[in-house]
Amino acid sequence: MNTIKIAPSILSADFSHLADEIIKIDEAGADLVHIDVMDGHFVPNLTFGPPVVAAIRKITNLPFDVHLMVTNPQDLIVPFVKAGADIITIHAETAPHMHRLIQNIKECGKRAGISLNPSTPLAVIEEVLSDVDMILIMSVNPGFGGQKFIPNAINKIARLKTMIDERKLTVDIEVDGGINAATAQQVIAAGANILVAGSAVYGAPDIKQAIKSIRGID
Ligand SMILES: O=C(CO)[C@H](O)[C@H](O)COP(=O)(O)O
Ligand SMILES: [Fe+2]
Repeated sequence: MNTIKIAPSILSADFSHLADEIIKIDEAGADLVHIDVMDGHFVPNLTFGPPVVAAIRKITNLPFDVHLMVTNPQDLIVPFVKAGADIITIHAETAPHMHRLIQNIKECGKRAGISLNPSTPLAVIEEVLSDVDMILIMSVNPGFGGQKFIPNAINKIARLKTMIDERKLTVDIEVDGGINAATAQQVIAAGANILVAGSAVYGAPDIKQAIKSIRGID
């Protein structure tokens, strides 16, 4: 059975038709909606806040996978939960009290993820691996869509998969940045099971076909 989940990133959607763009990925077989929240501080770009997420919550029943690229994630957990997030991922680089924030997310009844920049070692999540639902491995430096995949992510995913399996844990491995049909097969082979794709989905002439190709079923 193919258990790979595809999370199209609406960062690459046409914002002037955001509702239609979300309906498109829903009808095309997406498993999650990936929402990139950028604060213009942790990353050099500004995107969506809770009011936008609350508005699009009415458009689809797909789970919302909220990727917080913000300097003070502790201030935004509850607002994004209230707006309709299902998974909240914070960056390890922004969270000295990572364990507390993971508990805060879980106390809200939501799934908790930790993301690592390409230059951040896996060692920083060792002590919280049994507490999280998901680790998000960045395969580009966060901030923009349409960047080139950084190949070191493949080995990093494989090492993370070994850590998870050795501890007999059930933790999703998500990968984000530069994912297309070709890089998808490499990260799936390494152990990733949730694939974020922005430009490879929204830039494709046939979104349904693009999602299938990334999933690896044709
Ligand atoms: O978190 C992100 C950037 O910081 C985006 O989710 C990511 O870049 C997706 O876009 P693409 O698939 O075009 O690389
Ligand atoms: Fe993202």
